[in-house]
Amino acid sequence: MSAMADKEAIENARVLMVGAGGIGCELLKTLVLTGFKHIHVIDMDAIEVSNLNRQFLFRKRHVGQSKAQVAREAVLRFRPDVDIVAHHANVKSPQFNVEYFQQFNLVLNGLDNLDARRHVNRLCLAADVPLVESGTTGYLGQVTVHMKGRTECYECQPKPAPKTYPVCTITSTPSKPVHCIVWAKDLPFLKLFGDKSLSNDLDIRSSGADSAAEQEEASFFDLQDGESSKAYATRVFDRLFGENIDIALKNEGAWKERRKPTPVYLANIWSSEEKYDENGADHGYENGHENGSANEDKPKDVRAPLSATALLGLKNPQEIWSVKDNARVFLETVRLFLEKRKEEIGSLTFDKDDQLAVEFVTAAANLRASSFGIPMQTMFDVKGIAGNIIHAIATTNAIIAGLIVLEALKLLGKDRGACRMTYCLEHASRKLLLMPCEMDVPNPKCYVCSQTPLVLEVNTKTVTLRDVVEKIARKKLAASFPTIMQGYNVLCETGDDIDKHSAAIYEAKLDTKLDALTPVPIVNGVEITIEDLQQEFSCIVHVKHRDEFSEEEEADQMRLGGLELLTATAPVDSKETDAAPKATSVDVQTASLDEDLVMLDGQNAVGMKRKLEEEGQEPTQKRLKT
Ligand SMILES: Nc1ncnc2c1ncn2[C@@H]1O[C@H](COP(=O)(O)OP(=O)(O)OP(=O)(O)O)[C@@H](O)[C@H]1O
Ligand SMILES: [Zn+2]
Repeated sequence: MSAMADKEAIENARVLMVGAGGIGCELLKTLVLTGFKHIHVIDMDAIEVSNLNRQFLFRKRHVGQSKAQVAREAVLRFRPDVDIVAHHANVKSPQFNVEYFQQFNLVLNGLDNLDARRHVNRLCLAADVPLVESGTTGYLGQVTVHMKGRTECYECQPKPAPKTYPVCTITSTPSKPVHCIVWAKDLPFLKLFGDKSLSNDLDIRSSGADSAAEQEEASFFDLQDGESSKAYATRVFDRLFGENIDIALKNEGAWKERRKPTPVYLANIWSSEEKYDENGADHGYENGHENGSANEDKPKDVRAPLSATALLGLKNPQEIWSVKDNARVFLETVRLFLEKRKEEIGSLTFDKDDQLAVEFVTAAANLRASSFGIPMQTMFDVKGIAGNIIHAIATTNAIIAGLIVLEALKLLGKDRGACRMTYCLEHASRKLLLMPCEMDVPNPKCYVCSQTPLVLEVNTKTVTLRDVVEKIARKKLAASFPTIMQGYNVLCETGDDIDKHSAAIYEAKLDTKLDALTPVPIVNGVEITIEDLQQEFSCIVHVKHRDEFSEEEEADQMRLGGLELLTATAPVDSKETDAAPKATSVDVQTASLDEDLVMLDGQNAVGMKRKLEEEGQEPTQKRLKT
């Protein structure tokens, strides 16, 4: 214990805790019980019913309120003398800049996504504040410690890519339930209820190349003037599961080696006597739900959610529905979205906690599955696969929170060398469930903490500045507000504080091809700098023109990697690229601790932390220390 901080150091320490969810609630409690007295908490979310089983600082009456604020109030009830500042905000917002981070002795993360973790990593590096990072997945968990210049940063090792599937598997040749679930979530759900102006990789193949067909496809999913929701649902149903399959069947070559799908039209599902009874469902709706007496006395947020399955009497989420029931659920969910959640249409994205969305995706995925002869799934399973859920375990969160505090005590104490990264395992290995490992030194090839340049192979004749901003600066390099420079020329700057005049100038350049940019065209051999001022992140990128790309990279016509790309010649075999741009990302149940990891294509993956599950849960590549 000699390496640990003493009472005074703990009481004087200023700590920032990011995330007040599963780990965060445990962490805040353990921090104050350990004696910490000055804590800032940042969380952008409101409390949901589904959080209550493990986020024990929250109660049913808090549903809908800020997690950060309620967590603060809950803790103050048993430790009133602690100074806690709660921020109901995104940690990426500009108020949390380097100066803000500099006021803390420690930053402790209890986050659930890569994007926010990368952002905090950069601010901790810029502010030179140690970061304790954490994550859990079911029984598995890990805590790592990051000290600028001394240990690797959070981004020193490329992260495993999310499981992805080729676009054509999703749009044309599904063979597994997960392909149908991804299709339902990324295609019909977004076309019907999402932002139609957003382009989607899946559109390319589904609507064919010519723009007239694309136009027709886009407007097909609009509700026509005077069209009833029932008529709309029926029209969309036949298009998605009937006509589109018939069109696909015309491409006979595609089915030589594969089982042909069978179109599903509503007319084939019910016989003429047995038409879909929309009134039956309506009746149930009025009596049992939103307007019904069962919910009348309850506060708004604890009411039963709007649900097609409840109306249709499909009570068991672990039961596989018949094709007919899937059709009824599909029609009913569309009707309910149109009639009861009209104001959200056009802006919805899939959310696993949205009951109606899960019902829609289950029905659409199963109808597609039945067409392709793929086993249908229960709503429970679809929710898990579509929402990337490995059920959280409160005990793992509590153990991880305890380990975070232990590392915090070491960081505040005299001997920072005593810090460890620790894995929490499901099954004991060498009689240990907690596996401490020595931390690695910074990776000299890390473009974040070692500022190693990167190489962008790109077709400078076809790729626009906007592509570079969105797909490279934001998506791959995790810049929240990217600036792109060539020498002293600012090509593009983003952020809330840009004046209108400059913003208009940058906007006008965004759709220009790289080789036509002024004053300096971005062509082979040019060097650009990608920066994020808030993160104090800056990265030099060598541009290397290439005309041809592997099949996987063809859609983006870009590939970002390390300096080794400068000497590489031929397009790299698609199998070697981990973050295939033309694939659609999929949430799978085998996700690693980070739910949405990405890895730079071609970046040196030596020493990469492999997923625990892939390793039989033994971090064998690490030097063990107890
Ligand atoms: N950019 C961000 N800024 C602030 N808070 C964030 C950010 N990203 C994630 N968080 C917070 O991190 C917490 C992570 O907690 P947790 O993993 O338990 O997720 P959850 O959303 O509470 O639960 P679940 O995902 O299982 O429904 C959440 O409360 C979330 O709001
Ligand atoms: Zn690094």
